Amino acid sequence: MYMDVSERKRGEDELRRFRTAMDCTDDAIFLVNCTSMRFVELNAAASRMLGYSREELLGMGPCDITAESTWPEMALLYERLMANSGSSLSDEMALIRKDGSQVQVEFHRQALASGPDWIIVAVVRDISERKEAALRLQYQAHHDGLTGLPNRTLFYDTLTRTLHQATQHDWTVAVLFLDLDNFKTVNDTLGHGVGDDLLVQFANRLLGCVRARDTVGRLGGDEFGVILVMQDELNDAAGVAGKIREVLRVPFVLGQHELNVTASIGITMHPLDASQPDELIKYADTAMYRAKQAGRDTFRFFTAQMNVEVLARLDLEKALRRAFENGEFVLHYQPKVALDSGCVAGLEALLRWERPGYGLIGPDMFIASLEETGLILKVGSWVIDEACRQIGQWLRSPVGPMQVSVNVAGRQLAEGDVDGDVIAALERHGVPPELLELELTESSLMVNTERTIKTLKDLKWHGVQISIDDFGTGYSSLAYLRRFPIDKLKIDIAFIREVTSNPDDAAIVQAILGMAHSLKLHVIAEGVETAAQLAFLKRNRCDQVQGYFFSRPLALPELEALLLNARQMQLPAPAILPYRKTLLLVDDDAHVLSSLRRLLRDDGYHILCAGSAAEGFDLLAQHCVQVIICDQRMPDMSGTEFFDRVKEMYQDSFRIVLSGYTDLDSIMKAVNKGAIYRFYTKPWDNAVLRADLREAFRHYGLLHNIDLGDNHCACPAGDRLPETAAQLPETQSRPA
Ligand SMILES: Nc1nc2c(ncn2[C@@H]2O[C@@H]3COP(=O)(O)O[C@H]4[C@@H](O)[C@H](n5cnc6c(=O)[nH]c(N)nc65)O[C@@H]4COP(=O)(O)O[C@H]3[C@H]2O)c(=O)[nH]1
Repeated sequence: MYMDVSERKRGEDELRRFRTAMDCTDDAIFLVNCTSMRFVELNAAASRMLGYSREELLGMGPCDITAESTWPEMALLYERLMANSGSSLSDEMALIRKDGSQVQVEFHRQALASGPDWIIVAVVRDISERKEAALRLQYQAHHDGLTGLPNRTLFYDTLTRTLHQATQHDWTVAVLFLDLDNFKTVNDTLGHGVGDDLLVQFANRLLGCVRARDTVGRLGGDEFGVILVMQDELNDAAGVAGKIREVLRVPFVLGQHELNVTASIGITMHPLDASQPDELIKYADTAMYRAKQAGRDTFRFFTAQMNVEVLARLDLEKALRRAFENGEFVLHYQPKVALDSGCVAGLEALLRWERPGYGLIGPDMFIASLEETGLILKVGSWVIDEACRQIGQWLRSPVGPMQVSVNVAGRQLAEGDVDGDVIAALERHGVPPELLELELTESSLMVNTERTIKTLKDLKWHGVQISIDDFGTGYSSLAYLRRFPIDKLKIDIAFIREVTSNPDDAAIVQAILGMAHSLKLHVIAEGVETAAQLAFLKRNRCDQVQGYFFSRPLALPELEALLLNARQMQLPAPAILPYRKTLLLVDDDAHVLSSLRRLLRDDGYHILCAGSAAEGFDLLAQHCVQVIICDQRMPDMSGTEFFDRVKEMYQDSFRIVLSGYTDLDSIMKAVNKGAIYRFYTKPWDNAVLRADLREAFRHYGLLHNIDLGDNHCACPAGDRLPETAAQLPETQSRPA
């Protein structure tokens, strides 16, 4: 088909007129071909708005100038427009300019049929200014014009949102209400300009006291609010209040004036004090008034109990600072005893505070405070120096060389100069390094590992001994601890307390001993109070023990008397020598014990009697017992419960229960679990009991391939205490 010349000319004229019309408007106009999704026409305003030339844009499509719609989304939108063959409602969107910047636009689209094709006409208007103005208005409605902080409305909204999140995540939120002390006087005497300047500077200092996630707002006049989202409740809120008071210590420079300004602070806690935002703000305001009444320049919690706790803590911190300056700290020393010889192998230096008016205070009352305040750095250095001074003094006295261990806190390792302190103290007091041992807790090795390894390697290189304190409580594996140059492990007191009666603790202690020895580490157990614990540890080849059984921590005069008189501690005599058939009777009824004793006295057994399960465990730890008879009904623990534990710890023992018929159920369960070898209901048949006992001892002897004669020593040569089940030959399976 051919178009005549005049027809073509008319078409070109129309197009020119159309373009000229398009170029006359300030709005950008784009024509998009729906099939190719490309721009087929656009006006000069479109080029101006996006910074592309007309030619560049004609090579592009609508998806190239926005990040908000993908091709399929845009195609779907156009299809809808074509189906309605109509126009879209106006919409807003951000377009991307050639230089990457964005322009906020409002646009209107219309679909037009053009022969077989469809064209979308998009009229686009730049609304950046309108948007900015709206944002400005929004900002002004929610922010304080002077300080730029959230105003009361936004503070309230933020608090509402924070409380909602806090409830979902179980967080604690604190609201601080601050009021500048004597602000009115500043305003009245120096004028409002200075007052405003002060508020701006104060707001900036406040912002410096909180984390990014916290909120600071101006609630009006000289009143400010802070929202804190917290982990360590009391301390966090009091800490921030303290920090605010601290930053206010620096005078404010206001023109030619220098002003000292303080603030009174009230604190409420969610969920403790209230759960609604208005209540929290109101209560914090009330608490702030209490702070004013208490003399200003202070803070108060809304809850009385919190005030008591926090103020007591602050008092303690103040007193500790003075204590250090006044030299109120002293060291006491607790002996460590070598289990092979009974000799005092060393001492642990333990900090004490001679607090005027309070007497001698133990470290549990103040070590945490020293750590929190950072005072531990100074006190810790002093402990190292004092211990070295003492070692040096003993070295040059009749006491002679004595190894002393000192505790080193995690914060000392992370922030202090432990190696510098130690090396200086050793030199200053002429102490050989091997006489000093450092005790570090497992948890302190978990932080700042690289620095800690370097410090410890340095100290180790000098010859200082390193020991891990409270071992077993920190969940670290020995493999992890091997990264550190360790000489010794100290088993935590928690595992020692019930080591003779709790099979789990016994197993843990045995495992630690086994593993440590295979890694050539020495092991010391702390908190040893009884002969039974001692016997257990000695039998399991623990190297040293420390605890009240031998000595409490002692002040210098008592300690020196002990060291000068005898360095040898009295180890308990081995329980039975020679080793023989040993029978343990456990019953809380003394008559039953004595009648059994009478019945069996001519049968050649070494008979031990326990009035309770606890006594039974103690005797088992100290003797090699082959057969145990236990009453089922005892006040502290039933016979079956007792035997459940005994089975775990002394698997090779023969266990017999005496019971009434009513207990049969639980006894049958115990028999089925293998905790009991035999049971007798009361009254038992004497002849049967005696025959069974003879059989039990004979069976035991056969199982272990030993002749249990009445006077025969069956212990391995050289071992004074009987062996544990763990050390007996593999053949000794449960006899039942
Ligand atoms: N129930 C019981 N307790 C026993 C027995 N034998 C010893 N103890 C106590 O157990 C604690 C052993 O010290 P620790 O585990 O290092 O635990 C120490 C240590 O972690 C810390 N500490 C003490 N002095 C210092 C120090 O100079 N610096 C640092 N950072 N911490 C220290 O304070 C903790 C407590 O020290 P103390 O109160 O002196 O308590 C000492 C000691 O008196 C016993 O048979 N039974």
